[in-house]
Amino acid sequence: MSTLLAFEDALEEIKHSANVCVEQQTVPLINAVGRILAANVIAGISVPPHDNSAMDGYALAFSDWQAGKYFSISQRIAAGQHPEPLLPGTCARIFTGANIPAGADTVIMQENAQLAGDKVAFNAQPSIADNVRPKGQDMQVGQTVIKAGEKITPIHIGLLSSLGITDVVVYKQLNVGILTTGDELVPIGENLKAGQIYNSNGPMLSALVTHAGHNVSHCIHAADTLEDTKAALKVLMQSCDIILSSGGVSVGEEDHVKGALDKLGKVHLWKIAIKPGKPLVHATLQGTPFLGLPGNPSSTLVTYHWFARLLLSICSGQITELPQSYLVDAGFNRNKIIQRDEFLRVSIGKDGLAYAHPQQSSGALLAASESQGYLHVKANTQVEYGHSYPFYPFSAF
Ligand SMILES: Nc1nc2c(c(=O)[nH]1)N[C@H]1C(S)=C(S)[C@@H](COP(=O)(O)OP(=O)(O)OC[C@H]3O[C@@H](n4cnc5c(N)ncnc54)[C@H](O)[C@@H]3O)O[C@H]1N2
Ligand code: MOO
Repeated sequence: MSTLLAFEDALEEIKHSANVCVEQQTVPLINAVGRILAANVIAGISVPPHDNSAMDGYALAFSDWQAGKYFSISQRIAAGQHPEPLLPGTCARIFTGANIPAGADTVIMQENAQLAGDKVAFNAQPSIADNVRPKGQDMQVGQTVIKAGEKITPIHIGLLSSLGITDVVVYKQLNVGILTTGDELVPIGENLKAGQIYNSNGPMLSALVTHAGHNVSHCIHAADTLEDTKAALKVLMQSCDIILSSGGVSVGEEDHVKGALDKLGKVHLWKIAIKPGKPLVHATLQGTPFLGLPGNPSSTLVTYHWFARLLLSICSGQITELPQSYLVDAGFNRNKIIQRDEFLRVSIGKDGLAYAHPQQSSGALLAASESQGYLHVKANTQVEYGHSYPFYPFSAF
């Protein structure tokens, strides 16, 4: 057990070894959602570009206001029009979004106006600058509005559109190669024979990678031989930015991924003190980053969430934070102690307590699908009812 690397040390190792491994490209803004920004965006204009009215009402100079005074309405300003300077001592009829005329500094909403013929009075005292949205209230010219490394969201698309930006510089999508291993595996769509199971990790990894915004460029399945595993890795290392594999990383003589890596590249890390997911392997194949995830489906899921997500994210140019946890009290006791950090699949009850799914086998995936996240139980620790532990909702990954 002493040869296993601690969970936090493994995260640090992977984080520090990873670099951006994709080039930059310019794409139309409208196609940019989900892409990683490669350069800071600086506002080229102020938003709004002019002081404008937040209400339908009347614009006037605050210093002209007096209770009971009737103002002439000297102009009418709709949104999109360029107003004339306000005639001294008058007010302007104004609408939401219209520019404030020079000489006015305050807008009184029409509900607080008393119209009499072609004049208007304002009996309630306004405050200066009431209902005026000043130039640059949202964004100032020269301001950095989105930083390089941020993933472009629909909100960013709105923000950049309000700056008039048509194209953005982003990182090219990461081309991810996925390798599955195991002679017992059959692709979905075929009939199972005795001893066979369906290849579920291939489609799951593909979906996880795509969902994270990367491109799955190759999916290869290798037979349980060193030759086949090496041949598959050679194809992937020549054609992909990064490689993920599932299975074949443990110690049996049917496990060939680790052996192939020793022959073709450099192994940085093998075996971590976590459950599920112990035999994770991290390597570089002539410059191509490689992460070998254990084959048990929940081990694949946990190691993808913690390690592959991090590696893919850094390699794709994204500013990468570790997932956010929340302290949650356990609603159960567990006396079992193991020398690995455990990621129990749990749900949060209506009482706010975390409840472990009864099935915690690393071979079982339904438990994860029926759970809401992971409860992180540190190595050599019991779970005690009412004690708090970090909870990571699946949505944090
Ligand atoms: N003697 C030891 N045996 C094992 C150890 C150990 O330390 N000593 N570690 C165990 C642990 S922990 C894990 S985790 C597994 C990981 O093994 P591998 O990564 O080598 O995975 P495989 O042996 O290839 O497969 C494990 C399991 O998962 C199923 N599998 C594999 N790929 C897929 C797939 N694409 N879709 C669905 N299911 C898959 C496979 O059929 C096996 O049942 O090793 C333990 N053994
Ligand atoms: O570390 Mo393994 O994933 O428990 O079966």
